Amino acid sequence: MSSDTPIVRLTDLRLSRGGRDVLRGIHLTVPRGSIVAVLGPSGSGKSTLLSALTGELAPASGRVEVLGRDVPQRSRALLELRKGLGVLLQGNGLLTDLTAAENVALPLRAHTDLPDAVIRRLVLMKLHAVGLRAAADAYPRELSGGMARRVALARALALDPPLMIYDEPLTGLDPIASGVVMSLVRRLNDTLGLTSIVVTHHVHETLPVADHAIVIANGGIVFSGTPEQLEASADPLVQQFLRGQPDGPIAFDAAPRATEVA
Ligand SMILES: Nc1ncnc2c1ncn2[C@@H]1O[C@H](COP(=O)(O)OP(=O)(O)OP(=O)(O)O)[C@@H](O)[C@H]1O
Repeated sequence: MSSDTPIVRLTDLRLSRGGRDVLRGIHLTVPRGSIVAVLGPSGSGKSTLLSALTGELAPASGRVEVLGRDVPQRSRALLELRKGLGVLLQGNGLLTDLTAAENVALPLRAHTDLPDAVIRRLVLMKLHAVGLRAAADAYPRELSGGMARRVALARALALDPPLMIYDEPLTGLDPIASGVVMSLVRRLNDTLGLTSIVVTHHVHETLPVADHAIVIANGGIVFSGTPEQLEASADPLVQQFLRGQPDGPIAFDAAPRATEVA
């Protein structure tokens, strides 16, 4: 992958769930080194878009390229691609009977043959990167919500992925912890040379650290630009979303899930 190949490129993408189109006509290019915020009201299709990036959901039509190649549908090739993705899912997903260090070691144990001493050193480096080296031997129940989220972040970084994907990284965190997590996202992005995609409805906490923002609503991308352009946008749809107004051009009567297929 050459250095100007975008880390993610979506071309005329259509995604369906339960036999219904959730998103269509999606075009997006994520340049290397950037932080892109994917914003939108609940049920607009943000998680659906992420599932296409991680290969969980095949496109109904169009193209999904991640790390310079089409997202494969065969499980072996997909597994290989996923090693290059650091994914922080909603909630922390930490195993409660393992310490912070043991949680961070999990991907290293699963995907490498490194000796224990090397794994321990790498784990301490990752915990140091999120400011939690001193909490290595603590159990998740001994950590605050914000600290636990940072341990999960260290685990997502364990294999040095070039692309980080955050799905609602601020859910359940107070404003101070949210600020800490978002500035960490920016710092890690810049110091480790990552590219980050942050899916969230926490607009005001996320925009200050983002280089680019897209807003998804009504089945497509209704805004794409810098955070400054977003805040200055006079588009009634964008305005409704930014102000969290229930009435306006964004439909809140989306059809309920017909069938659970996930
Ligand atoms: N497994 C599924 N089967 C059928 N429909 C689904 C499935 N998952 C999601 N949907 C539908 O797809 C649409 C988009 O859902 P999605 O979870 O991607 O939205 P979201 O923007 O991530 O929402 P939230 O912010 O609430 O997480 C919704 O209408 C939802 O009901």
